[in-house]
Order: sequence, then C-alpha cells, then structure tokens
Amino acid sequence: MNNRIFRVLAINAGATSTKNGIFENEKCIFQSTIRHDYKELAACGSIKNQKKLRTELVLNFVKESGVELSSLDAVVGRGGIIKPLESGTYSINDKMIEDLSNEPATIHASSLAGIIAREIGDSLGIPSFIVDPVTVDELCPQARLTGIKGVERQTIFHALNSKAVARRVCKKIGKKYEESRLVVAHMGGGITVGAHLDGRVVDVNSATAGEGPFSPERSGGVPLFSIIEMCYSGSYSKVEIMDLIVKKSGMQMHIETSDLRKAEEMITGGDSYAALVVETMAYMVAKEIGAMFAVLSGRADGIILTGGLAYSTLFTNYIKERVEQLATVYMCPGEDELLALAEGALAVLRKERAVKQY
Ligand SMILES: Nc1ncnc2c1ncn2[C@@H]1O[C@H](COP(=O)(O)OP(=O)(O)O)[C@@H](O)[C@H]1O
Ligand SMILES: CCCC(=O)OP(=O)(O)O
Repeated sequence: MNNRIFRVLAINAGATSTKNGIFENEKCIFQSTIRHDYKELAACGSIKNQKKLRTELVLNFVKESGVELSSLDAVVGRGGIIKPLESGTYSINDKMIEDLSNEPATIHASSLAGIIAREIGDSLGIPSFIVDPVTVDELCPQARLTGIKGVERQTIFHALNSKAVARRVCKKIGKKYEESRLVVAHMGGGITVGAHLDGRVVDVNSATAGEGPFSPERSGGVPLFSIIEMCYSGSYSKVEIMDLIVKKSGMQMHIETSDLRKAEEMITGGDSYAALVVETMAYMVAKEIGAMFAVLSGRADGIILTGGLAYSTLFTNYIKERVEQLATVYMCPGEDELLALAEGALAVLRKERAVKQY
C-alpha cells in the first residue's frame, strides 16, 4: 500500500501571491508562483471576491501542467483564520468552510485556499485537507495574557512554513525539532517572528492583529490611542480600519508598493524615503527577534530568516547587522509551504497520521 504513488494538488493563497504545486508523493512535478498586482486584488473589493480569480488560476495551472484532474488523489490548501487548534492535517468539513467564509477569516487570503481545495476535492470526489493553519496555537500562558482582563492574545502566523523550515534547519544542524530552541522570522506579505521551544511555538506576534513589525502590507504595532482616534473620527467604518491594518498599510502605504523588488529599484534610483521605510521594516524585525530571544531565556540554536523578503540581501543584511551576535543566522528564502502541505496530505493518505476533525 505504501509503495503506491499518490498525486496531490497543493494550493497556497498568500496575501500577494497564489502558489500551486502538483506532487507525486513528495516529488513536485509541476509548480507555479503567481504574484498578484496589488491593484488587481484591490479591484476584487474583498478577499471573498478574490475566490473566482484565484480558483481560475488554480484550474488553469492544473490544465497547463497536463495532469488530468481525475488522476488526483487529494487536494490540500493552506488553512486560514479559523478557531485556534493544534498542529496537524485536518479534513475540510462543512463547519470549517463556514468559518473560512466568515469574519475573521475573510480578512486574509489564506482562507481561500481551504475553500478552493474543498470545492475541487468535492467536484472530483476526493478528500480535501488543510495542514498547520495560521491559527495553530501553542502559546505559553505568559504569552496569552494581556494587561486587559478578558482580552487574550491569539496566534495568527505562518505556522506551516515556520515549522517546516525549523525542521529543515534542525536536520541540517543535527538536532531534533522537538528538542530545539529557535527564533523563526517569516517575512512575506505579513511578517511573524516566533520563539520555537522544543517543537512548540510558545510566543509569536500576530500577523493581523496590529502586533510586531510592519510588513509590505500590514501596520504591525502602532500607538493604540492614534487608532482609537481614527475609529471615532467618523472617517472610517470598522471594515475600513481593519482593511487598513491588514491590507493597506506598511511599506505599501508609505511608498505605494508591497513588492520589495520595486522598493529596491526605488532605493537604487536614489529614493531616500524608500530607503528609510525598508530599513525601518528590517529594524522592527530585528527588534522582534530580540524579544523572542528573551522568550527563549537568551539561548537559541539559531535564528531563521524565511519568506519572500528573505531573498533580498539588502533587507536581510539590515537584520543580520543587529542580531547575528545573538545566534547563528540561517537563511531559508521563500517558503516550503507547498511541500509541507503535500507532506501533511500524504501522511494521511498513507495512513501514517490520523486526520483531525475540525
Ligand atoms: N527575489 C526577491 N527579492 C526581493 N524581494 C522579493 C523577492 N521575491 C519575493 N520578494 C518579496 O517578498 C514579498 C512576498 O513574499 P511571499 O512570502 O511570497 O508573500 P505572500 O506569501 O504573503 O504572498 C513581496 O514583497 C515580494 O516583493
Ligand atoms: C495570516 C497569517 C499569515 C500571513 O500573514 O500570510 P501572508 O504573509 O501570506 O500574508
């Protein structure tokens, strides 16, 4: 049974991209990364309304691959903002679809991958899964409490890739992930920096809740009173404020692009404000790494820089300058999300791992 070759379609909807892969067992036989123009997505009006565009892109991808849809054994998508849960592979059931279709899931594109995976899976009569969604919750009690009783922190972060690259680095340095201490900074459309202690992410800034560094399109932590003033100014609806924090702020608000490559071109062209914005984003990542280093009591086996922004030497050099005294910095540019999704689905198809129910 385990010698069988399984074909899996993996879908990863990110804030600025749609990434797809077709796997034959662990081997990726066809892959694509579609980087969306900010205006193309904005024209859809809402994340929900991006579903048609992104579904068409996934189906075109399969068509171009030459792989028959009917030859697939499973479809797996990146999970979105659903209820907090433990790490693992989950079957996409009706309750999950309901939660992926409603607030707060609808503020981030990751929810679309699960919805699209289920639709394609159902149309083919094959199972659909999500793996390590963005709401994997392993926070230590001290990371959960806030200064306002009843207001607790919730993890919304790049769980899938952060854990996948942490495992990869552990393999390289001859450690078990379950016995390691790492700081992992995932830097994409959103930026999250987590403290991984013995295989659990015990603290991490939320990607969407106005915490941590600003990112290509998120505000990160901002002075609360200024936001309260904006909320009561009469100039913004609730949705507009949330959109500002999650989709329309950060680097993009400052210099009108969420594409770091374009920002680098601006800097090369002599734009000193673009230079300040990019350097500040890196400064904030370094500051968050320092905070997570403290969470690990000042002892870490390494610091990992990953995500699309980690391709930029300019950006990562700014970070390294400030943190390389703390621990060895490992570079894992891009992400391992498609492979991690496929692996999660394969483990269930091979009955090596029990599928979890939402
Ligand atoms: N080669 C590169 N050099 C510099 N920046 C890059 C490169 N590739 C991607 N990026 C930047 O990484 C960011 C997107 O990261 P990514 O992890 O793909 O995001 P998401 O998954 O949120 O869509 C964008 O700002 C993009 O411009
Ligand atoms: C919602 C948490 C993960 C996240 O921010 O993903 P992107 O960087 O793909 O937007």
